[in-house]
Amino acid sequence: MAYPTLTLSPARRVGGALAAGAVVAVIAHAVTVFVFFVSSGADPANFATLSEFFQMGSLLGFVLLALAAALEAFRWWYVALPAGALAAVLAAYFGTMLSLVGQGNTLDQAAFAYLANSLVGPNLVFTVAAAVASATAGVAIWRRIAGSSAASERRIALVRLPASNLAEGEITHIERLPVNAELADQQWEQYVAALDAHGWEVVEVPVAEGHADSVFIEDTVVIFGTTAVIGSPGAASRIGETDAVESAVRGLRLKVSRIQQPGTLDGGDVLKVGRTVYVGSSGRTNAEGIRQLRGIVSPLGYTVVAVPMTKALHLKTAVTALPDGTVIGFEPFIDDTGLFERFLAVPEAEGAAVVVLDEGTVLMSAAAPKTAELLTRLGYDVVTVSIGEFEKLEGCVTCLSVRVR
Ligand SMILES: CN(C)C(=N)NCCC[C@H](N)C(=O)O
Repeated sequence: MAYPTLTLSPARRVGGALAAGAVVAVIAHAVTVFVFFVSSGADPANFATLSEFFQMGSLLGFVLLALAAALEAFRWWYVALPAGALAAVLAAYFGTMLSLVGQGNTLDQAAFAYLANSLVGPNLVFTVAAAVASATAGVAIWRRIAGSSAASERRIALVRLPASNLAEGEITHIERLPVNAELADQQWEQYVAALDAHGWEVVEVPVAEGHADSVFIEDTVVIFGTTAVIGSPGAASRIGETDAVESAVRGLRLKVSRIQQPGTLDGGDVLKVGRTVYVGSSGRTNAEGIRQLRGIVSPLGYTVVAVPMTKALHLKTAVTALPDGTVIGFEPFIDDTGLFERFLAVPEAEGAAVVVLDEGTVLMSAAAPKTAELLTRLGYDVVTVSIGEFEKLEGCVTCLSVRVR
């Protein structure tokens, strides 16, 4: 299956490329001049001459490195390293050639021999410095300017068609009720249509026949900008659900990290509010899973706040967040509301879950009319969908999709 690729705006591409190219070229130039300055006795009188000698190569290097970055060579260090080296070799060769011509030399055989030798002589330092700087500083700058924004520029939602054995899905805190598979399919289609109508590009992960709970795709992966963290299902029956989701997020060109056994983590236990990541310590997500998640997302600039969850299946069964970051939740399901910075109680269990469609619009279950009214009074456009067949399996509006943002 071909997945849509996350696009990068031209402004970010050009900005990221110019910044990465400039920084790598300046580092390579500075390192090269410094090496020759020191090895020639550190005489300050030589400094300007040395800098001038490498100047043309560094300028050309900037152009070629920026070009390589614009072609996305700086997304991964193992591509950036050879790309930086190649750009530096070409820049050094033609830069030195231009300098020779500028000094009035003719390009005879001796000049070409000199140019070739320079690549394994003085210009080798420049090449090595450019390659290393590309793989480190270049990649870091590119990711900061271009990489982290790629996911947010298109609103993609992953969904998964209900499996034919949906009715056999897990239940933990509620009584089993018969599920009408046909009605469930209709409700799922209406849910997908609501995402589509509000500008989300819906991407379907192939159905997982035999995996009754696979429609609750949210539990398999959590997205942090351009990084996808594949969960480690806390219910044995759900372990086979993650592979196809991993292929899908790889298809979207997201970086992938994984929670590994003995760690368990269900995406339904992860609520992102800005840079804060609330994680339910629930029957499905254990301490090791939380520890691993903290290890993955802390370097990305997120703070993980662990939340005891003993009264409901997942954290997001009990709480979700409005576009302004206010956490809303159904108090009887919550161990301690004091953990949330700004908390608003909602009057219905099904009203605890909202999907933020955009800054002014939320999607929620039609089974919570009082909450819908409350949120409308708070100035939000509220879109409701009937998802009763999924609620019989402890599902809610968030579980049925993964929003890539
Ligand atoms: C926020 N929620 C509730 C979720 N993300 N997932 C619901 C999964 C329900 C499924 N029957 C199960 O028990 O796994």
